[in-house]
Amino acid sequence: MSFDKIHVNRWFIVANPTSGNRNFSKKWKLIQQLLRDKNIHFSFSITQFVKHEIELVQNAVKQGYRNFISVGGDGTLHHVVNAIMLQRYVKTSDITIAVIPLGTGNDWIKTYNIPNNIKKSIEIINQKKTILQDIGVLETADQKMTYFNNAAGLGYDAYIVNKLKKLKSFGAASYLLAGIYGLFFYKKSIFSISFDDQKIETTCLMTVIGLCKFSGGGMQFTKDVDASDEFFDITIAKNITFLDLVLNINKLYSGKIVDHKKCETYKTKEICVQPKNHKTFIQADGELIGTGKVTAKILEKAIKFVVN
Ligand SMILES: Nc1ncnc2c1ncn2[C@@H]1O[C@H](COP(=O)(O)OP(=O)(O)OP(=O)(O)O)[C@@H](O)[C@H]1O
Repeated sequence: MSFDKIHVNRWFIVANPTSGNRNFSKKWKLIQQLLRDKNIHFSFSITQFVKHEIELVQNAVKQGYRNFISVGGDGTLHHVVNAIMLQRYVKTSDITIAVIPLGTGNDWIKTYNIPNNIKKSIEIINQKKTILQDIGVLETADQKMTYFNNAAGLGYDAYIVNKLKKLKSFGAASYLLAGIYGLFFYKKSIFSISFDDQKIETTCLMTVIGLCKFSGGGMQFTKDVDASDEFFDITIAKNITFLDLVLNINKLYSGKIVDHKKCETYKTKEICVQPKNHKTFIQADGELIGTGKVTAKILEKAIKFVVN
């Protein structure tokens, strides 16, 4: 395969006009102006439909781009990451991704202290500090592969992601609203969970497979997170009740919920989770990817990200 010239110092921007719900054209003008002020060279495409990121990024890789900026929320970043991981032209660790946040939750940026602010995120891009981060790959029962850069989960969190679609106009509060809705209507399943030499069968509210620290709009479900340590941080929230969640709502945000007696945490490189009595939803980086059984494997230090 022959490439066009490699664009060493040029960024390819993928911007999602629907992220964050408001004022895209005003924000997009500001972004372009700030990038030019900083002498950051770029080309760009605006997404026209769901998952359009994949095609845009893969074409840009073929054209010789190695540096990408995701303008949007966690969903946009997730699809940019999937585009990189699914292409076979370049080693993924030779590719760099930066984020200018526009989304509702913007959970990935929180791990790296990237502020939810256009100007500051562009200053961070200009500093050019990068980290090689682990990426997870999920295989669902239909043999579909999905990559994730933040966190994946089965059960309650994925059920909430499904409800969120209708509530996003409430902004950051939409996560909490969807969570409260779920408390009333979500039915727990028995999960069979296998990793290393362990097999756990338990009633389970959710199983979280974490790379980074935050999900659900700033909540922390995983323990001792290091996104480059080559391990997943697994949390199995067992028979947690409505009352447990209400009484511990602050611990969902502080991360102390993992110390609850009904939560277990592990580090592993590969895990298989199979719901036993009904097919629960699976989410990856806040995007619904399927239902039922899932296997997750870690891909060590797979992509470079610009961090603070
Ligand atoms: N033009 C478009 N029209 C509709 N959906 C789009 C378009 N472009 C991209 N998308 C899809 O929008 C989805 C949501 O985007 P994203 O997650 O970035 O925004 P958000 O939901 O506001 O933010 P967050 O996930 O951080 O809360 C992604 O699945 C993406 O593929």
